[in-house]
Amino acid sequence: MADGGGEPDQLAGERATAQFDVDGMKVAWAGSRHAVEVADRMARLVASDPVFRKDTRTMLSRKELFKDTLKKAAHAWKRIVELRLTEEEANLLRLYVDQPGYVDLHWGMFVPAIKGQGTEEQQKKWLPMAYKFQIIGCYAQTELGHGSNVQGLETTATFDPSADEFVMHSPTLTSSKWWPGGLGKASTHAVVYARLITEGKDYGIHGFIVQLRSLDDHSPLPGVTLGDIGGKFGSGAYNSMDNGVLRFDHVRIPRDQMLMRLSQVTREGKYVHSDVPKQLLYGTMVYVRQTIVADASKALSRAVCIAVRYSAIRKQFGSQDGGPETQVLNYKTQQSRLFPLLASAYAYRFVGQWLKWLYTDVTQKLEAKDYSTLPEAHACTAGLKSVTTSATADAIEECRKLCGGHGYLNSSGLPELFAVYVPACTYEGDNVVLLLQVSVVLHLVARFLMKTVAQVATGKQPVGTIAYMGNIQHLMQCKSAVNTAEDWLNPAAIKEVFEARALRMAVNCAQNISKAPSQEEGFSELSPDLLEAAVAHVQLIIVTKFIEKLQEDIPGPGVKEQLQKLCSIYALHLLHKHLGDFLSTGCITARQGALANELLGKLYAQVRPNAVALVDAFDYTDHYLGSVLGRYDGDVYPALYEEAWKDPLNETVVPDGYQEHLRPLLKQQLKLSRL
Ligand SMILES: CCCCCCCCCCCCCC(=O)SCCNC(=O)CCNC(=O)[C@H](O)C(C)(C)COP(=O)(O)OP(=O)(O)OC[C@H]1O[C@@H](n2cnc3c(N)ncnc32)[C@H](O)[C@@H]1OP(=O)(O)O
Ligand SMILES: Cc1cc2nc3c(=O)[nH]c(=O)nc-3n(C[C@H](O)[C@H](O)[C@H](O)COP(=O)(O)OP(=O)(O)OC[C@H]3O[C@@H](n4cnc5c(N)ncnc54)[C@H](O)[C@@H]3O)c2cc1C
Repeated sequence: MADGGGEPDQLAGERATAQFDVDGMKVAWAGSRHAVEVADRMARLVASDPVFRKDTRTMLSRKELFKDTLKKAAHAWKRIVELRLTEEEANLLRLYVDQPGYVDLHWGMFVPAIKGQGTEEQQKKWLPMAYKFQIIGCYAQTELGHGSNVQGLETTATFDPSADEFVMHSPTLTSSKWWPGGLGKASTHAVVYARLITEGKDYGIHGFIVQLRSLDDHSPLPGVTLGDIGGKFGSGAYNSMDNGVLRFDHVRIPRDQMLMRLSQVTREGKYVHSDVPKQLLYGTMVYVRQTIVADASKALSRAVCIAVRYSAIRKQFGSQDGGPETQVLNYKTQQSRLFPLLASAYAYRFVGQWLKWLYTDVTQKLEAKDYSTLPEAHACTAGLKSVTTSATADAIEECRKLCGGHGYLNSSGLPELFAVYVPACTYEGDNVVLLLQVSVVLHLVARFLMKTVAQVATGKQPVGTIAYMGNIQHLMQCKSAVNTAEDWLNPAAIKEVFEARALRMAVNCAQNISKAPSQEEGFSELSPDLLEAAVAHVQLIIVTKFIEKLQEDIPGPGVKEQLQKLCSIYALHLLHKHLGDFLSTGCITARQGALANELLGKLYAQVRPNAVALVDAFDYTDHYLGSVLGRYDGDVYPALYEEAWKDPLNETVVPDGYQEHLRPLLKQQLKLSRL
């Protein structure tokens, strides 16, 4: 059916114009042929199972939605066990179920916290139970009064040597644990972060495994108050998650439930710190921030896939003498808004793959007691988490607008995607806090840059992602040699200006801070500038990792060529957007800025015939996309029409409430008009 301008075979036509091998691109996107195969198999398994249907999710009440989430989680687990899925397969299956729930925190934070901060003995005791779901765990760090400032948490764990126990207590209202996912209704256990007090001394924040609910009837244990913190932004969306509140009234736990890899409390109550750096307390957050960067590319690519396919179907204006109207994807404005987002999805995918490698490398080094790369892992995960999630949240909203009015319908999938995604800018570290840490809660990435500038001055060479700063002599005074628009296709030209911009912004901050009465005041006063310098540094990392990816062997006809175009678009759209930075730091001239923009226009035209195939390479099922606008077959209008009738409001022709509220009103108006 193709009434009213919607032509399903339009997408087949679009696919026919692709100038590259889509299967090859799928491999580049997924990371390997094996990854494509497993993802494809798991996505289809979920899509074909009626229990995992999600098309009416936004119409459920909170209670129905939560019960539906419990059902899906239990069914997913059943399938994982029945089919003996590997860890990789199980993770993908959960991903494609696509409904936030307690399992995310169980696998994503509870288990990693025990792995990272528990001793071998503790791991042996707790992990097998967690792996078999004999216990369900969450990560209870944030409190009503403090989230960003972890050192400010108030919950106490006071050691009582007479009983060999810790006493967990919530001394104030603001010390109530508040937000942990899975805590409200599902978890039986939590890793709780609390101030360790022994021999009358406060040793700061430590992790403890605490049982919260009975394993027999799920009721809260004595002294434990538990509940859900209430409805959240959007319909459906993150309301499937039971973010919870927890209070302790002198709850006792055995001493060996303190996570003791970093430090221990002896039977006598002596506090002993091991040689492991105390920052490893934050290790679970580093792990999750790394996964959040990978998730940014997933969320962004979903939104872009919907917007690109729909833009190829949607037609407006341009018809003369009854001829066909123009696909909105052909409008240059649509392309200049959409194609940088398409390029960003690929950029985040590749930087996410690199960050996973970095995290694995750091973890291996930590196991060998080499802690030297921990600051690099912290800075990269914090900075990339911040920049990619902020840009992705903005991009999903932009994709909604790119789909016009229909993008605002729940059936487009975009409102729910936005509502689920947007807290990523806040959880696992507020994005501003992660970029800026001043004095008490220090501005991390920026300070990392500042420290490096100081080191360069004293001759110590920076390494890793800040190695470019060692090239300070050149980067402080180089001028871009770009002379034609096509010169911007040279990755070296791009890299040089991004490096110079990031370094000059960091140095400017350093110089201005040194003029302040104290370093602390300088950091505080200049924190908005430090934030921008940190963003410039992180964008450089993303651009660099994309360029490095292109130096690899990328098989498949035309695949590398397309990625080269997307890499140029990613970098040049940033250059265009942040032109002020590049001009004010003297890295480029206004003419070179204009040449970059000229090239962008040409690149958009080259991407246009490949756009639909480039989003097909994400290999998403219609189930996972959850969008009538993004359907693979492009049969948008019948689907939109059909979907509307599923709304509970359409269950009756005359609405509930007519008799009480509409009829009397109408009758009264009728009487009044007769007066
Ligand atoms: C499959 C898996 C799926 C997973 C899906 C999950 C679902 C997701 C669902 C959503 C789930 C949401 C779940 C949730 O939301 S869980 C709750 C998440 N909460 C946060 O993220 C809180 C954010 N705050 C902080 O991280 C800290 O308080 C900061 C960093 C701000 C300050 O900190 P602090 O007050 O201590 O002050 P300091 O700055 O003096 O720092 C002292 C030193 O420590 C170093 N340092 C700091 N941090 C780290 C670090 N991380 N690794 C290594 N090192 C680190 C730092 O460089 C400094 O080093 P040096 O300069 O002295 O050398
Ligand atoms: C959906 C969701 C799920 C969550 N899940 C969990 C969970 O499972 N477990 C858990 O423990 N926690 C969880 N959290 C809590 C989350 O980690 C915190 O909300 C987050 O770390 C931000 O802290 P905050 O709420 O204290 O924000 P605040 O720090 O109060 O932020 C408020 C404002 O102050 C600004 N600000 C704060 N400090 C500074 C500073 N030093 N300089 C400049 N600006 C500053 C911020 O940028 C922000 O604009 C979750 C939160 C959400 C929304």
